[in-house]
Amino acid sequence: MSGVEAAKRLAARSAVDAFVKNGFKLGIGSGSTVVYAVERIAERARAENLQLTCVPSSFQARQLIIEHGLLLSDLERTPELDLAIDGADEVDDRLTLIKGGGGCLLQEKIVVNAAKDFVVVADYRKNSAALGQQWKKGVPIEVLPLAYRPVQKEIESRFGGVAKLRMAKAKAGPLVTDNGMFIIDWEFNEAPAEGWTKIGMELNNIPGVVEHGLFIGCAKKAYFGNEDGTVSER
Ligand SMILES: O=C[C@H](O)[C@H](O)[C@H](O)COP(=O)(O)O
Repeated sequence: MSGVEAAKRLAARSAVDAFVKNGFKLGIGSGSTVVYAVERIAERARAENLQLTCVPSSFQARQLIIEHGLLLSDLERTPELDLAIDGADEVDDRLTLIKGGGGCLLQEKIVVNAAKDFVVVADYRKNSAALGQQWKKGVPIEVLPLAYRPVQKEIESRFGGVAKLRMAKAKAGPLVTDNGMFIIDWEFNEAPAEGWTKIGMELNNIPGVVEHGLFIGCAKKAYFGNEDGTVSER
């Protein structure tokens, strides 16, 4: 296992061991780090006979829950969650996150909002003082396909930087999210000195924007796996 993978695994296992309790209703995030969290949740559920209910925040999360034999639910049957566990592309010193690098952010934000607590699991590359220092691919913004061009133009003229339509990797044309939307990656010039709240609200107010990948004021704690085998907590 590479250093980065070992770091992801370490962070995920530490968070699950610290936060997951019997009877919990869990929100399951997306990405490569969450894979290790679900692995550990399933391990503990078997070993400790934990009764857990899991609500996915993406197609991938749903598959992970099923593959690991965990009890699958949804927000209709389980609208209130005890804990959400998810990865991040970058975490700043105020626990503001960029998410959506893997194309998942809308359902993740809904699931996080339904949870009493939200814990982030990540490797050392995501640990940052200010957004943009480590993650160079911008803020992912999920948009209604017909609106992508005016949204791109409005973001660039109001906030500066470059707003790029994310293209699919093994298909001609744009990436399509689990929700049938496009993603615009907004490569901003610099992190706003006053924080991200205002920009987050303004992005949400642009017609055609479904949701953005700035997660502000919702994470309770972040676990970062380090290269030397230790875990940093924020
Ligand atoms: O779109 C994907 C999600 O927001 C992920 O949680 C985020 O990209 C982090 O993923 P990973 O754990 O693979 O770095």
